[in-house]
Amino acid sequence: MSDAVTPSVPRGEFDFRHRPETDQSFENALEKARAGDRLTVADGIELLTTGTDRPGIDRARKERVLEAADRRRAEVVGEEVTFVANLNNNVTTACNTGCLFCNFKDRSEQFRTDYEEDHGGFTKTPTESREIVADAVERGIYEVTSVSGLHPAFALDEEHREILESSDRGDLNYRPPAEYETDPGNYVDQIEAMNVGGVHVHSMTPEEAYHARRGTDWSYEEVFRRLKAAGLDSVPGTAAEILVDEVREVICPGKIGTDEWLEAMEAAATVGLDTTATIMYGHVENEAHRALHLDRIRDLQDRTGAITEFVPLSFVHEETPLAERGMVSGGATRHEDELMIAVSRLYLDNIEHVQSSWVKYGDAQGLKMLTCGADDFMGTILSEEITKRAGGGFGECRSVREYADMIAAIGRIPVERSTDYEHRRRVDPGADTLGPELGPQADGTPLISEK
Ligand SMILES: C[S@@+](CC[C@H](N)C(=O)[O-])C[C@H]1O[C@@H](n2cnc3c(N)ncnc32)[C@H](O)[C@@H]1O
Ligand SMILES: Nc1c(NC[C@H](O)[C@H](O)[C@H](O)CO)[nH]c(=O)[nH]c1=O
Ligand SMILES: N[C@@H](Cc1ccc(O)cc1)C(=O)O
Ligand code: SF4
Repeated sequence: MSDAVTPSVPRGEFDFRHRPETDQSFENALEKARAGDRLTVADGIELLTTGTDRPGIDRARKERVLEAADRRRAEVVGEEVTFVANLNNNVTTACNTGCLFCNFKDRSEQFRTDYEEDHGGFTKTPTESREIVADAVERGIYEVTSVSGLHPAFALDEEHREILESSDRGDLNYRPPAEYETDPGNYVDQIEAMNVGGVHVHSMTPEEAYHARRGTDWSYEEVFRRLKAAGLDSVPGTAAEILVDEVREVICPGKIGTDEWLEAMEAAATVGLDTTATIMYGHVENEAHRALHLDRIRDLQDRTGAITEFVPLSFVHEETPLAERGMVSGGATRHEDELMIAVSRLYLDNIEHVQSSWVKYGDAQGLKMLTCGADDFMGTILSEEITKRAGGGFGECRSVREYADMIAAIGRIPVERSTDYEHRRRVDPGADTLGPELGPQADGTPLISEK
């Protein structure tokens, strides 16, 4: 996170059709934002760039955008800052999709029984997943978030496995579990395994759902229906990256396209699952792409009403192929991060919560984001691999005590929430001991021992 006013992304080196150019003026766009009018893509671009009439970010203008967003946040959700007691349980790092921003993945050949060298990745069996989740539920978590690599041995369920086994198509990215040192089981097995002790299971991104129906004519609705029956409660809207295909072609050519991502999210909503939505920004894209992305998310929410929160994920560049290949020289600057949060709040007039991710911004900047339009401060997560493996250094866990102290320090009200924000509990920063209370087995005991 640099402090420069000029973005560190080598804008202009990519021959994109969408450019941050508009007929709108910054002042006009800001006026509309302040009045609560629905913004257009051109308005979004003006706000994200602090005006296309001048180069770089104008600090005074930026402050006015942040102020408008902070005011909107206060009107929509008030002074409470929420967080969830949750655990991240990533099942496997095996993935051959090859996204250029990702260093979480390990090539799946290395996981085969005949591979000798150590690869540093992991796969958990359903039994192992269950033990990890059960232990965290006992410690008081409300939710388990589980996102994983697209392991070739993964099938949705036994019926799907039979289809994959009997197919002679060579393009299905499938190999039988027997070829691997560790069998991750089926998606349904993993969800059933993690559905322990009444915990909320948040899993199966649109990209994972795509993998769970490869080689079949099943709809996304069918896939999510089966997963829901196995215990899935809500769907993470990651794999969104930038929902503009000319950007996806550069950073994740192996991933599903924008329309298919939207189709999967809509299907999850149709079968009654809540979702989140994300943007991963600060790599090769420009402000026009960011604004188009927000527009697509807002349309999706108009159709579904199922999105509980929007999460801007600032690209962590250090250890990624994009950086190694010299395609980017850094991530978003601090000013871009703040504007991304603020314009998300102003643009997404139909999504109540905007999350500040301490994994991406760290504590100090994460708190600052709570005055730029964000109102949710993520979760305890207890374990983190995706950002860490990309070179991020903000750690793996925050305790209820740390949350209470940090949120109180900026004069706001700490609130433990459920995944869907329906259950909420104000946390008293003055209490002697602080632990989660909303989880099915939570009794206020600290998640991690307090000094
Ligand atoms: C690692 S994937 C795991 C789930 C699944 N394989 C998928 O792609 O949906 C989850 C998300 O992590 C985010 N991510 C991965 N690498 C990142 C990085 N270097 N910086 C920021 N976010 C990253 C991306 O938004 C990605 O969609
Ligand atoms: N649960 C949330 C996370 N968890 C961390 C992620 O699994 C991941 O490591 C990374 O964020 C992927 O880019 N992160 C959030 O930002 N928000 C959450 O709610
Ligand atoms: N809670 C958000 C954020 C998140 C981001 C990245 C993840 O890998 C997981 C979760 C979601 O579920 O979408
Ligand atoms: S982002 Fe997901 S699909 Fe892409 S390489 Fe990483 S783990 Fe695989």
